[in-house]
Amino acid sequence: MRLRETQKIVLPPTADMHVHLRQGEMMKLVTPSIRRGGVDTVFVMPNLQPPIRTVERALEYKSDLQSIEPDVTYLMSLYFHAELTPNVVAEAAKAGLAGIKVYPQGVTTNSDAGVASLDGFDDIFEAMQQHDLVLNLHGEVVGTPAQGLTHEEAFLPTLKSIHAKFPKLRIVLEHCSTAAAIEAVRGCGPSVGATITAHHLYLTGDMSNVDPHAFCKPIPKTPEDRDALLKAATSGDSKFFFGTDSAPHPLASKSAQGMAPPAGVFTQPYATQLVLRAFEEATERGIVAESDVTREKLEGFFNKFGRAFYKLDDNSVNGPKIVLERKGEKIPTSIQGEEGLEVGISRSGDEVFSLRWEK
Ligand SMILES: O=C1C[C@@H](C(=O)O)NC(=O)N1
Repeated sequence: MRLRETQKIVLPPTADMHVHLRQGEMMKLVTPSIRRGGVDTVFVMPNLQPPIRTVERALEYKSDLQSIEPDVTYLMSLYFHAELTPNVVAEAAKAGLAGIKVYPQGVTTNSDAGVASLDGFDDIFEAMQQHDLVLNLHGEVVGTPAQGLTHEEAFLPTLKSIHAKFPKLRIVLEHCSTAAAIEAVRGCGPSVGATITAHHLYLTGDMSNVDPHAFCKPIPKTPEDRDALLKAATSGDSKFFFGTDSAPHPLASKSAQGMAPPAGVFTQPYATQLVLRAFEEATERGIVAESDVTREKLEGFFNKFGRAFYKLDDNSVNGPKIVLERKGEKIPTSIQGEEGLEVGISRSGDEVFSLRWEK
C-alpha cells in the first residue's frame, strides 16, 4: 500500500492491549477517548493508587469503566505483588480476568508496590500456567545494568528463564523498546508475545530526554532500535501486536519547573492514527518497504494478533469498521476535563487521518 498517497483505509477496530485509564477525574476524561483512536478492546493496567490487588477491586474498576464507555471491551488485570497467592490466581481466572502485570519495584509510575525480583514466585507462575492467565511483564531491571546494557536488555535473561521453566505460560513483554527485545521474543516459543506502542515507533532517546511529553518508561532508545520496532510491527509476525501504553499525566505535572516529569506519553485519542503516521514516515525513510504495509499486516498488528493471543473471538470480518480518511485534521494540544484537568497529546500539530466508525 502506498500509504502516503492513500486517502482512505477501512479496517476492523483496533485492539489496544496496554492502556492506562487511571481513576477519578482522569478516568472520566481519558476513557471516552478510547474509541476516538479507533479502539474497541483494551487491556487495562492495574497501577492505580492503591494498585489493583484483588479480584473484587478489578471487577469494580471494570464496572466503573463500563459505566463511562460501555462500547469498549475491557480486559482486566491484577498487580503482581509479594503477597499474591496461587488461590488468588485461580480466583482471577475464574472471574475472567485476563492477566497479571509485573512492575519491578521503583521502575516507573506507581510501581512502588511492585516486586524487587521475580525469584521465588514459581508457585504463582505455575498457577498462572495451569489457569491460563497471561503474565504481563514490564521488562526492565532497576538500578544500573552491567556492561552498558539498557535496562530492558538486562531483563531479557529473566524473560527467557521464566519461559524455559513454564513453556505454556502465556507471557507478554510489554512495550518493547530495543532490537534485542524483539530478537529475544522471536527466539521464544509461541506462548511469548510482545506489545509495541505507537510512541516507540517515532520517538528516540534524544527526543525523550528533552521533551517532558516524550518522556516515558522504557525510555525510547536509538534510531536503530526504533527501526527494529517498525520492522517487527510491519512484519506480519503474530508475536508482535499493538499496545499503546498511553499514559496520561496532568499537564501541570508534566510542565512543573524544577521537577522531573512523570513518565508517560499520552496517545489514546489518536492511537491508530499515530501508528499509521509512524508507518508512513518509515516508508518515506526507506526503513519499511511500501509493499510491506499491506491491509493484511495492518489488520494483523492492530486487530488480529492481539485478539488471538488473548483468545478473543475474531471480529475482523463481521464486526464494525473504522474508516480513516485524509481531511487535513491536526492533533490538538490537549484534552481537557473537569476541575482544570488537562492532558497533553503526543505529536500535537501533526496532520493525521480523520477517523470515524461504521456499523
Ligand atoms: O510503564 C509505564 C507506566 C506508565 C504510567 O504512567 O503509568 N508510564 C510509562 O511511561 N511507563
